[in-house]
Amino acid sequence: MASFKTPALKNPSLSLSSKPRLPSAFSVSFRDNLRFSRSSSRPQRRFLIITASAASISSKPTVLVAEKLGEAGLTLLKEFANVDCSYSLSPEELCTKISLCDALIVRSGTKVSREVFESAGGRLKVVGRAGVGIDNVDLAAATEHGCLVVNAPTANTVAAAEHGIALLAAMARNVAQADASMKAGKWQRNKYVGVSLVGKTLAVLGFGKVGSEVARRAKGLGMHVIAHDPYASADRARAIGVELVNFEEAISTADFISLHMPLTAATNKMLNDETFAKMKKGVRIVNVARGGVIDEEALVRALDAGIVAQAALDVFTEEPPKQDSKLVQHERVTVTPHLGASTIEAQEGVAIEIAEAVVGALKGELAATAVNAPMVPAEVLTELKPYVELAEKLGRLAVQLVAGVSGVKNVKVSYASSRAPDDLDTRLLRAMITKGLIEPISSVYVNLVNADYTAKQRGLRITEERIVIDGSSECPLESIQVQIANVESKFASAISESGEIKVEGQVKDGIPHLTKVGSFQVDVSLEGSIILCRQVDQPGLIGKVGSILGQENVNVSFMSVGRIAPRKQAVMAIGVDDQPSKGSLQRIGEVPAIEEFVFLKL
Ligand SMILES: NC(=O)c1ccc[n+]([C@@H]2O[C@H](COP(=O)([O-])OP(=O)(O)OC[C@H]3O[C@@H](n4cnc5c(N)ncnc54)[C@H](O)[C@@H]3O)[C@@H](O)[C@H]2O)c1
Ligand SMILES: O=C(O)[C@H](O)COP(=O)(O)O
Repeated sequence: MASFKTPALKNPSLSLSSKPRLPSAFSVSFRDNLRFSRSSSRPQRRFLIITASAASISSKPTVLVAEKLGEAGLTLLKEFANVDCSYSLSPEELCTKISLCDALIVRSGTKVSREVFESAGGRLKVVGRAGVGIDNVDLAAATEHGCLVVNAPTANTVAAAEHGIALLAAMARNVAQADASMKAGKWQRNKYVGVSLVGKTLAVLGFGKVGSEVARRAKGLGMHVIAHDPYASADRARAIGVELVNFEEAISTADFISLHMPLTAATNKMLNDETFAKMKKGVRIVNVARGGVIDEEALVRALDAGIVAQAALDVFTEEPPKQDSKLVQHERVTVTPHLGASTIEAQEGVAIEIAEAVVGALKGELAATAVNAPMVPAEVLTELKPYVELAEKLGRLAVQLVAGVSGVKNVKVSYASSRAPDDLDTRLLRAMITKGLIEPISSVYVNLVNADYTAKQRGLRITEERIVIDGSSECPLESIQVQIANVESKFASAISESGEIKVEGQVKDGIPHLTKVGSFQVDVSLEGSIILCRQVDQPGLIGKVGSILGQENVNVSFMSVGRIAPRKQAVMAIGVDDQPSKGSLQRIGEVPAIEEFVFLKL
């Protein structure tokens, strides 16, 4: 294989979600000058031109901040985007505004419903939840619309835990009730005798970030702490002196129960008539998680029946709850208006955390706090970055080689790596191959978020194979190969011996390279665009093609020839920085030794 390289090119930046959604990102036109038949021994000439439509990219994205956000976060956002702070929008007003926004930031008070995504007309790229709970965002609708949802999972943990402890102590000592009584002019020392915390059993349900911080603090108050969490590690619990128990044991032995799980279909109304009946008589309940995890009517019944002695609630099924809510008005219930995350420190932290995540996502960076896209640790992301780019470009190339692209149904991806099969997370790579495969042939905007969903919708089946090779496991991958089965090709030489379109690539010095087309080895960096020619290997051909491109001032970045044997069939891969005119491509096609060629836009 002969190859030579022209001066260095810049490495195109990784862009997963920053590409503005255009009505049609690519217009694809196929031009045949002669028909190609796979059964014929000598493929006839044919070429393909793919042109990019002009992208109207507005200079600054618009971020709609729909609920109060800390100043530090707003400052960060304003450095990058036009920021529209419109609080207390009605659902209709939100739907009207959203089509003008690239990002939306909310707290728990805004429902980001399916209608919001549908009203966005494809412009909304990211929803930032300035906090933890994402139960107010329709994640399925976000995913279907290719909209990334990010949250701020860590900055309010301590605030929520402190509020949980504040409610626990206030409830046990009737602080709120006694305060109200004094303000009403009374002095009722006997009425407000409380209970002690020390030595009592606290069951923490949901031993995640907030739950474990509550547990740690409760231990400091001298409580015996048990926890139930089907997904928590016993070692982590043991490290802070907490015993993990099953749900039944937790609720039946606790003097106090503190709730810290997310609201999901499985946790909805987890505390109900049946579970209250299993609790110790006189149990006290704290909820700073989500109102929906308690059946509120059942709680009123349990309070009235004396099963639950007291409750302290920061969150409610409906927020704000109705003014005449029996629960809120109950004498033995202490309430706060969803204040768990509301400290000055937490709100500044959350604002910064979410602003950074939203700006990063708008720039097309991979989001570490994405909740509807593959979560890949930051160090893995850094390592995979050039392979992510390679994956997308191989997908893009492979699909452009297909004749009659609607027939693409079965794609096989092979990853050759010296690492153990479970030591390589390929979800990100698969998503990017899907993006590469789908975007050039449809108006659908594909990103990491909706790649799997979109592939499924289109009936595209992507199977993955790991090939373990010998060698150093320092680099995660040796090569990626994309094969499309049961299709014909615009470029016959791209069909492998086994009958699939096959392209293979590697990362060299951090830059993705195309290294194989069909059965031919090539070596061309995947930058700019590529012309693939099949010819009979002979002297002077490179010069002829180079001079046609040169006459039009098209810069050749890379050229390589892979051949079966000297002066036999060869495939020449030419990397070009600029798009040659149709006339130049036609002249290349007319060079007598060239049997077929294709122009591929990356
Ligand atoms: N009141 C507030 O202002 C406030 C502030 C922060 C967080 N929150 C809420 O607190 C909750 C916890 O937040 P976090 O940051 O600790 O989240 P987290 O994801 O770190 O922890 C949640 C834990 O719940 C566990 N869990 C899931 N299903 C469970 C089940 N059926 N039974 C028991 N445990 C289960 C998970 O395994 C996880 O460990 C969330 O609902 C969040 O929205 C409220
Ligand atoms: O899930 C959360 O982060 C808390 O419930 C805080 O919600 P908020 O941002 O509406 O205060």
